[in-house]
Amino acid sequence: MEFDSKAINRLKSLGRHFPQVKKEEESKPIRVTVTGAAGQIGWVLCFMIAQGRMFGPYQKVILQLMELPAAEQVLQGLVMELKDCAFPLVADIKPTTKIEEAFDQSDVAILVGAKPRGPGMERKDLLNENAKIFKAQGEAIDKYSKKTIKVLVVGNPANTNALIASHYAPSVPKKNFTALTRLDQNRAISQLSDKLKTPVDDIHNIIIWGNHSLTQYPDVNHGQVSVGGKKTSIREAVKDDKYLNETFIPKVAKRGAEIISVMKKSSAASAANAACDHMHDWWVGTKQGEYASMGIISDGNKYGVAAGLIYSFPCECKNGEWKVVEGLAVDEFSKKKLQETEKELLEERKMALDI
Ligand SMILES: NC(=O)c1ccc[n+]([C@@H]2O[C@H](COP(=O)([O-])OP(=O)(O)OC[C@H]3O[C@@H](n4cnc5c(N)ncnc54)[C@H](O)[C@@H]3O)[C@@H](O)[C@H]2O)c1
Ligand SMILES: O=C(O)C[C@H](O)C(=O)O
Repeated sequence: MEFDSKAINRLKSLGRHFPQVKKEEESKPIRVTVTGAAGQIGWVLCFMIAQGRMFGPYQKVILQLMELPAAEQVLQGLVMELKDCAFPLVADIKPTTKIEEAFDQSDVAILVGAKPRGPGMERKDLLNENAKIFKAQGEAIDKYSKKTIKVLVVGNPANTNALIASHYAPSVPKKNFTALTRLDQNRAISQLSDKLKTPVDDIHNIIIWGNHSLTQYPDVNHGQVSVGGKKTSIREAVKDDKYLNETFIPKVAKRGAEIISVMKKSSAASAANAACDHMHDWWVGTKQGEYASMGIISDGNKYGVAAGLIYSFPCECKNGEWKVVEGLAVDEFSKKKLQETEKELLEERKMALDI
């Protein structure tokens, strides 16, 4: 068995874990679709994938990059730049404006292409315009992609768009459709790291429940911080419940809007980074004992959440499959929060059905 420890160490130094894998096992390229590739998130994301940030240091990729005809020239420029990087992991690049080519035999699809919100909007205000994109892409996945495809929806409102795509791809298991809430988890960790003056990788198991929206619930009750090799609960370490309940939660939930008000456009690099984290953990596996927040299909048997919603739960991943972490205690405050975000997702589902 041959390992390339240099490649693994390089990626480990970026704070990611990559189990040692046999080189030959990962030598066959996988087909990765990125929609909206020439947009602000898509652009950054393509370089991250090409560098191995999503699938690890050996996994070769065929990038199937989709754009609207209006962005075809920018897409052409993106391909030129990707080529000029001479990335060893990129086996081929297929730019296209045709949906059947974009989703042809895809192993993975990152659905970014959608309209972003502007100042003063909520993400669900985008449903009217974006729902049709995810209907068409769900149908294309059903028709052209592998049945084992792993789908990550980034375009907002991400949870409900994932539900729409899945609905229109009945031949693909519902567990294969997920939505991005990892950006919220990363934001939460970063806030706590600032508060505790602790490195981010000393903070563990912060959970995002529910919708990628204002009603999301960033939950610290199962989180810990490692200090000198000893794990302490976040509440004990912060010693300020008022801050945790009244400042931290809205700070995380409103971070997207805060970025928009400062930059006049929505987050891009941090969203691409979170998409890599999400798919990386799903593909490679979560670290032992670490939770990853993922918007996944609710089966109606976990934490009282209605069946059939794409709801963010704490997950552990192994062998390419996610599993909801079960048995976590939910106090009255948390229960209310879980229900509030569930209610919004039920409303969004109704809006989507009406559309
Ligand atoms: N879930 C999250 O955490 C998260 C974070 C940030 C942004 N977002 C969302 O991601 C989406 C993209 O954001 P952005 O900043 O990259 O926007 P952007 O406008 O910069 O890029 C979107 C790109 O998608 C393309 N596009 C639109 N419809 C398409 C279609 N049907 N097929 C293929 N391409 C299509 C556009 O031509 C454009 O290039 C938005 O909906 C935004 O709200 C989600
Ligand atoms: O806030 C937005 O509209 C973009 C994205 O969902 C974010 O959280 O940054």
